[in-house]
Amino acid sequence: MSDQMKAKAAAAALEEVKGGMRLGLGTGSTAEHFVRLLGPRVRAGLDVVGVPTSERTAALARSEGIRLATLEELPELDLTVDGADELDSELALIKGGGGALLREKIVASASARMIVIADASKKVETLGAFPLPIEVVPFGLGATRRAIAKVLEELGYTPRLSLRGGDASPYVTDGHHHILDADLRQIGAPRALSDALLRIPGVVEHGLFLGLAAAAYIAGDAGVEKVEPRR
Ligand SMILES: O=C[C@H](O)[C@H](O)[C@H](O)COP(=O)(O)O
Repeated sequence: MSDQMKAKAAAAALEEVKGGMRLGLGTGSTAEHFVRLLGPRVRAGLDVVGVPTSERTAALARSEGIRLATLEELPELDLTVDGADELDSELALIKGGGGALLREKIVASASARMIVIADASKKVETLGAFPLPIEVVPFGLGATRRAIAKVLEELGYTPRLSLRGGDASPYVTDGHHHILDADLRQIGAPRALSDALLRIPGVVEHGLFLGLAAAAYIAGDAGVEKVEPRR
């Protein structure tokens, strides 16, 4: 899907930004459009402060002149705008394709409102075609991987787990962890999967974002659609 669609979704979310807001700044190509559109507004006098969800976003936001803070300084945020790898009609999400899921989840959870921006290719009936990123600590990686595979089997999946970056040079997150990508095809019961994964020692977080997104701006050929969950 085109970059233009991502930019349109980002522009729609920007309409929700008001002066004085404390903003969570997401990660990824769509979230970068948002930061790039926010920059000129800030330089024109819009007073906001941003908490970035990755070092990459922090660097971009700084280059745009956006004032940054940490969650230590601002433990409560007004609005987070972030992309997603997949979203369903209830706005359950898979995130973490760009490796930022842990900080993204912390920042989204600290926000009164989280908005997803995406192009229409991210919309799915059922989550799971996009491999689920699972962030794990490097210590005990082999054992954690086995434990994850066992839990997934118990839940009825035929798990295909791959270490992002490969064994020789695994990908390292901003929090100095690794990521196992679980190709699950279809995630029938996301909450049960989430709970089971979080009970495994060595698992730091996973990319299922459940009950966090309040709205999504999804850009497609017919324009930008605003989706809200039924809850
Ligand atoms: O870790 C990365 C994030 O969860 C991204 O928001 C997600 O991967 C979507 O990225 P993009 O907008 O580049 O498709």
